Amino acid sequence: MQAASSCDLKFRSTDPTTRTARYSHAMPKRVAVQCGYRSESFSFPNGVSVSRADWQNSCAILSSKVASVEDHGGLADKIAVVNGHKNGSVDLSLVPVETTKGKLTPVQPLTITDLSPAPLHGSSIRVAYQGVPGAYSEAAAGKAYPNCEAIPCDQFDVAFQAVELWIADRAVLPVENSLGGSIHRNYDLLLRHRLHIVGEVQFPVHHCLLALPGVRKDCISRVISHPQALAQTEHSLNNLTPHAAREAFHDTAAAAEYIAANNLHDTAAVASARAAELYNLQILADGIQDDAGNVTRFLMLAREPIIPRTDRPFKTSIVFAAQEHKGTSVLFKVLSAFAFRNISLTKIESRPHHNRPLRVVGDGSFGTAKNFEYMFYVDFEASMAETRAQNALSEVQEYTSFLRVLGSYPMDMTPWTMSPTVDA
Ligand SMILES: O=C(O)C(=O)C[C@]1(C(=O)O)C=C[C@@H](O)C=C1
Repeated sequence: MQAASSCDLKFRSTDPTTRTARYSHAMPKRVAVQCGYRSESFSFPNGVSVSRADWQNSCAILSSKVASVEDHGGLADKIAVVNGHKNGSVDLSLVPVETTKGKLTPVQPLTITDLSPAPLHGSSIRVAYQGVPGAYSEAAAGKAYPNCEAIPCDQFDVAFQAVELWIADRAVLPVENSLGGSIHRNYDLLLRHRLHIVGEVQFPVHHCLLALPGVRKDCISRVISHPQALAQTEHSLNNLTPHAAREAFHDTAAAAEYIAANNLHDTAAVASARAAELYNLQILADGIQDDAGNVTRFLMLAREPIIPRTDRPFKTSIVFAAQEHKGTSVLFKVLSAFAFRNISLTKIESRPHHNRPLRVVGDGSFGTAKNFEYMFYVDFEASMAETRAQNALSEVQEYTSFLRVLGSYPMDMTPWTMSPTVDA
């Protein structure tokens, strides 16, 4: 694995006034303490079932390694070790541990709670997000992991790498918005990287139009923001600033920060009320999202999967490519594998198959037709701990040349809240 010092990640400070590489932590030396519980051993063998034996075995190894932690620091340290931090008081090589009185320390196996993506009260989990402070992604990270240390990253890819390189423990990244649709880049990155989906967060997005103090709406000739935010406020902007040009920016809060940093009197940003506060801008209009139910769905990503359960509603996300010679009905067959088992699909997305973008068809008598090849991403409402989900995936495997379970995770069941709009 690459050391953090040799990578060219660009992290941003949470303090907007000091944009230094505050998050260039040295890579913990003993990444291998991950305990043999490697994602490969826990991913669903032949794509369908969880190897419980492997899991228990791994826990036993890990628990013997963390036994020493119990002596010194308790749960926070234990979790730090699980997360790969080299804690001053912890010597991870002691297996098993002998105390000064010559007695062996009893082994404390990890519990599900220790490994759950839910934050432990008072612990500060490091969560990578794309954007700068004041971005909706930062707020979503806070909703997913209250009290977390949010780590701003300048690109989605950097957030993935931050977790892979142990600079962050989790990443929280947007995948779709109720108005703007899918954030395709993150679908592609899910496939390129090996992180696991361990949860989802649905975040109501409430947009404001921000400008420097004293600037009037009729002075605005340009509105800048994240393309998704511009798409989510299209109609409101037509009314509020009909003649202003719209320009895409990395993220909503960066747009607000840019206006403040450059003292731009002719430019407004679509961003959050928190961004207005952080960058000393005034709110020209509040609640300018075109729909009161404007919600962005974020995925919580981790280096290791969680154990799927059946005691609460779970969702599972998979990605697959159809087998080349299985004919045109593959997608139908795959979808019926779920339908016959009464498993509801919540999302289907297709992306170009980067290794095999085109399939040439026909016998040449009328020329050659070129069909596009796709990777299909499907979310379904079932846990991989359920037999019906395992059977459905066994069947799906028959029609696919590639199948990967991206994660089986608890559904976000928080009560629905509407964001009041300008017209409301
Ligand atoms: O720009 C931000 O504030 C973000 O967090 C990004 C993002 C996105 O990528 O969709 C997140 C939520 C909103 O839908 C608008 C923008």
